[in-house]
Amino acid sequence: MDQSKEQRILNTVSYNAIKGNPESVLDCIDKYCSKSEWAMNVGDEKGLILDKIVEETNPSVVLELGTYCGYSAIRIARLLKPKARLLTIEFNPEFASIAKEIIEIAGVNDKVTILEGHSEDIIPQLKKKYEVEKLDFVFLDHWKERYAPDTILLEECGLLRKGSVLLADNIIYPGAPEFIKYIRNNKHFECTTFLSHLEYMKVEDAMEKAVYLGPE
Ligand SMILES: Nc1ncc2ncn(CCCCCNC(=O)c3cc(-c4ccc(F)cc4)cc(O)c3O)c2n1
Ligand SMILES: [Mg+2]
Repeated sequence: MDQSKEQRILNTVSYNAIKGNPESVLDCIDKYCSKSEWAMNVGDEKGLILDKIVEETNPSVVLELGTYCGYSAIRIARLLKPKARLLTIEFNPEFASIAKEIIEIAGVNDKVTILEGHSEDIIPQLKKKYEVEKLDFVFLDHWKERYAPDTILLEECGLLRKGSVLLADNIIYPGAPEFIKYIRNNKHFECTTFLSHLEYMKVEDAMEKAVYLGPE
C-alpha cells in the first residue's frame, strides 16, 4: 500500500533534519509542505506569532489539542523552560505515532507527552490521571467545532486560572465561528486577534488569543 502524506513528511524529516535540532525539523517540514505537499501544520508565518505568545507567557504546563505531525508541539516545546511540559491530544493513531517519531528526531520528547484519544474524553482526565493542576497555555488546533465546547470543558474541569492563555488556530480559515461568538462576548476572557495567512498559502487566516480572567 503506498505511503500516506504524513509518512512522507516523516521520511523527509528523518532523512534531511539534523537530529536533536528542533529548528531544523521545523524548517524541513515547512520546506516540504510549501514545495511538495501542503499539510495542516501551523507553519512558519503563524508559527512566529505562536512563538512570541509562548515566550511572553513562559508557561510551565501546556495543553495542545490536535497534534497532527507534531510541528506545533515541537515549536512550543523548544521554547519551554527545563521543567516545563507539554501534553498534546491526538485521536488519529497514525498521526500520533508519526508525531512521536518526529518529536523524538527534534529532541524535545522529554518535554512532550502525546495523549491518544478525543479531547472531550481526555480533558476530564487531566487532573487525576495526568496530574495537571492548572494549564498555563492551551493551543487549540483540532476540530474547529470543538474549540468552544472544549473551552467550556476546560473551565468546568477547573483547569484554567486567572491569566491562563488560550490560542486558537484557523479562526478565519477554515474558521471557528461558534468559538469566536462564544469567546468574544464572554466577560471571563480578554481577546486579541492576530491576522496572518493560512499555512503555506496566500489565503487570509488568523489566530485568536483569549486570556482567562477568572470565574468571577
Ligand atoms: N476532538 C478531537 N480530539 C482530538 C483530536 N485530534 C485530532 N482531532 C481532529 C483534528 C482534525 C484536524 C484539525 N485541523 C484542521 O482541520 C485544519 C484544517 C486546515 C485546512 C484544511 C483544508 C483547507 F483547504 C484549508 C485549511 C488548516 C488547519 O490549520 C487546520 O488545523 C481531534 N479532535
Ligand atoms: Mg490549524
